[in-house]
Amino acid sequence: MVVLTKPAIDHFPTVKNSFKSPSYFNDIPVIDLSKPDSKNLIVNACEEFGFFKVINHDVPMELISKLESEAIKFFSSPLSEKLKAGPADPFGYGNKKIGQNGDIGWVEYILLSTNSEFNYQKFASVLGVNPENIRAAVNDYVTEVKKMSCEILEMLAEGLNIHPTNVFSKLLMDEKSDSVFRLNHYPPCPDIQELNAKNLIGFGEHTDPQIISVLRSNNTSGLQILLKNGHWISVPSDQNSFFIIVGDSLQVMTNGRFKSVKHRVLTNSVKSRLSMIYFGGPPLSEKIAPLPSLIEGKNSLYKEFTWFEYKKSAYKTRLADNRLVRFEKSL
Ligand SMILES: C=C1C[C@]23C[C@@]1(O)CC[C@H]2[C@@]12CC[C@H](O)[C@@](C)(C(=O)O1)[C@H]2[C@@H]3C(=O)O
Ligand SMILES: O=C(O)CCC(=O)C(=O)O
Ligand SMILES: [Fe+2]
Repeated sequence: MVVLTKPAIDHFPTVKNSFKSPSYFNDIPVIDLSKPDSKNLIVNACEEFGFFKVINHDVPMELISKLESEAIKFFSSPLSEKLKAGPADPFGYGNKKIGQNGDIGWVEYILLSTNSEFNYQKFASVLGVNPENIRAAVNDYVTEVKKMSCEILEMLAEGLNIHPTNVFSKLLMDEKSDSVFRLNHYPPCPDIQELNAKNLIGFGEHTDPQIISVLRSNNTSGLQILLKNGHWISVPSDQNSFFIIVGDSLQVMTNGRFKSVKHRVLTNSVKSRLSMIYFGGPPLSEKIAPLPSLIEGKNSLYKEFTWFEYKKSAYKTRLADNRLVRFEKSL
């Protein structure tokens, strides 16, 4: 008897290809950071999409390329070596397993806490280089991206007429800010044709729990966002720009005026995708609640909670779960 072995991709989640919708969406808001009058556009983008693209930023390309090349070096090393930097619990090297609650995707990644020493030594043994190389590349990149995030959050506060305008940015600037940095590598999946008009999921649909996420990828597309009308749209890749994602905590602080956008990544059959994401979060002890000036005459939609409480609860959920529902007020 001939026993056919099932291809590994059979075990991975897929989505149906939709041939009806256009493959790329060209109406994603683009914010030119060199223009001082962008604040109202940022507010509109956060209200309509919870997502926008940033151009003319001041993050030096040299820092991005340096980190990208360190990441490529790491992901190109043998699996047995990479596994030494794992498992992701939640920090470390992870392969196909996302989080601790049974989610999987066609992705390998490194997850780091940006404000602790963490185990750069582990990575160094894999890279065979001085631990300072990767540590410096991550630190330099995160410092610049955090600066840009704060600039954006201050413009956003101004656009919302909130005073002082550092109400959001001070949370990221706090030395105890609980921020995370992630490098995702989505290897191409040549067997994808076997899936019959289906796409393999690299990173399943979810919202990001923090305040703001800043995503940069190489020129391989795959990122999709969910529009208010329920349609998934593909975001054309742009390696010279950043994509900003509204997180759950910003949704709460704006009393639901901004929505944390659902997003996911689909695998490419030919090209690999490399993304780097900074997730800007508040200190663990910070109380998260709607800002009084954004409640004004309306009901507060959320109970007050600390970031520690939210994170603890979020990390017990599956990727696609609505993590905020537990914190909504019953009106
Ligand atoms: C399934 C999970 C992975 C995740 C923790 C969680 O339990 C639910 C939120 C997930 C998420 C999504 C955004 C970021 O990539 C992330 C690091 C985060 O803060 O929340 C991941 C978590 C993870 O991969 O550990
Ligand atoms: O890799 C990407 O492009 C997006 C991944 C993502 O959404 C995440 O890591 O939270
Ligand atoms: Fe995400």
